[in-house]
Amino acid sequence: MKMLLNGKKVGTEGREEIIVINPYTHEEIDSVPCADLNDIDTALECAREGAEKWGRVPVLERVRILEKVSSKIAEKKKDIALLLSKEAGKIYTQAEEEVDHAIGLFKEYANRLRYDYDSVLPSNEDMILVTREPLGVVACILPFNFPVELYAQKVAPALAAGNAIIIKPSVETPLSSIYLSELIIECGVEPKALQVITGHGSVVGSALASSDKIDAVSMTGSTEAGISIYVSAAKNLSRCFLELGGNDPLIIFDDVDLDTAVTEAINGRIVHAGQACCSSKRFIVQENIYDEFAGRLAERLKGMKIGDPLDQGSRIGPLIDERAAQRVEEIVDRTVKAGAYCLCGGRRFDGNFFEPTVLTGVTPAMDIAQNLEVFGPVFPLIKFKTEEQAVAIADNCTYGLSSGVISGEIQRAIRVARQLDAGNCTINGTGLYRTHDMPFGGHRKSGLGTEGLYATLDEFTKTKTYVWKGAAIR
Ligand SMILES: NC(=O)c1ccc[n+]([C@@H]2O[C@H](COP(=O)([O-])OP(=O)(O)OC[C@H]3O[C@@H](n4cnc5c(N)ncnc54)[C@H](O)[C@@H]3O)[C@@H](O)[C@H]2O)c1
Ligand SMILES: O=C[C@H](O)CS(=O)(=O)O
Repeated sequence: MKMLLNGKKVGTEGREEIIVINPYTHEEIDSVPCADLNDIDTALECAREGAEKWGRVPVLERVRILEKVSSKIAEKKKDIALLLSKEAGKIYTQAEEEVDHAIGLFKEYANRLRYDYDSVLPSNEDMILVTREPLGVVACILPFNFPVELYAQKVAPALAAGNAIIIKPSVETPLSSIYLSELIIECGVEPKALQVITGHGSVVGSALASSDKIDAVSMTGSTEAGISIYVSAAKNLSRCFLELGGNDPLIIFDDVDLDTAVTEAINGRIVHAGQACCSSKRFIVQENIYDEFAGRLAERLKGMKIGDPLDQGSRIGPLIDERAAQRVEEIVDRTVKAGAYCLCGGRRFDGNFFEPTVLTGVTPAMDIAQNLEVFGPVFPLIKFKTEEQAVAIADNCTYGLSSGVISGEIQRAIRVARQLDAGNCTINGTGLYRTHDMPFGGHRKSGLGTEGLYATLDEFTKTKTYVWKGAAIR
């Protein structure tokens, strides 16, 4: 596919080519060009023009176009889900759910915009009117794992707010971003206000983040890349919204229904083969049920079908590439060498598949129990005795994305939830829980700012206050 630059489709023509591989079949499905610095300059120049044009489109016309986008995505749902499943190796039903999020988000931001009123402040003499204006140009930098939903989480509010956007998808999953952007332009968005620039983060992402022609960067990805972006953006005081990594705890007390707890743990961990930001990644289990919980969890995981993402029976697909699976393998091996026991799984196969793995005997001192995010279907089980210990283990982490507490005693669950330093806490369930309107965003090194209907439209606009002297309506 070609990138979308300056209202045109631009192919490789002399540029380096990035091959997009289907993680399941290992076949080449397409390629995209690797943008060079001239391309980035062009994109930035015409984004300013795009911002002028799109920012002047009346609000109700933007609402109409966003509604049309939602319907168009719904019409193409199966095509988008198939493309996503192929480029990300994502289980097809999960890919469809992701497209549903995009359909919902465009519609809901259209609605939100329609009813997002300016305000008049109380004054005895004057009229003081507070309005919201677009920021200008927003760079949206996307990760590989949820490229459709996270595209919509950024692009829908950025367009609703009247901004021009430059999208930088990940090198692994750029196709769905291009496909969606073509659809959106067909629906009437000014082409210079919606460009997709493909290429590596270290070149394209970093050039966008450090440009003084950008007004804001909204990035989802690893904490390491997020910090680098934040440093670059700070030089121009560009706004920065960062949705970053996590090592989310799920605390399970001994007074729970074990089967329910096992189901929550599985559902919270294996989505997209364990490659979800807010999936539970540390399972902190009370000592009385520890062995029984581990045994039942391992039994359930052993029966799970791993394989073709397009096969209806598959629950777990491949990891994004071999390097990602090797990294999971190295971490599991290292944790076992450090004293943990591999109760099930532990094996990489066919290059980039990894078996669902339960590690028992994981101690709070191990890096997997603290700041090491594992992006794969791995369940490290850490034992605790008292409520205080559980909280201390959970909070001994530099991340703070999401969290979960499962307990039969609701007051205890609430008490624990209040102490966990994380952007979200699910009581009686896994932290992998996100609705469109809840503010989603991490504490500490898991990010800056919050995403969702509740917050993003405000984040992607700036206030302007008009004072009309002597015009108070009495
Ligand atoms: N908090 C959230 O909502 C959320 C959601 C999804 C993924 N994530 C996190 O993302 C990570 C996995 O995704 P990934 O491997 O694609 O992340 P990544 O950080 O490698 O890449 C994310 C994006 O940033 C770009 N990038 C990388 N280095 C950059 C730099 N120096 N300057 C500018 N851009 C740069 C990449 O090209 C890519 O487009 C995990 O840590 C996961 O937890 C967080
Ligand atoms: O990867 C992180 C998130 O779990 C994906 S999403 O924000 O829920 O789509």
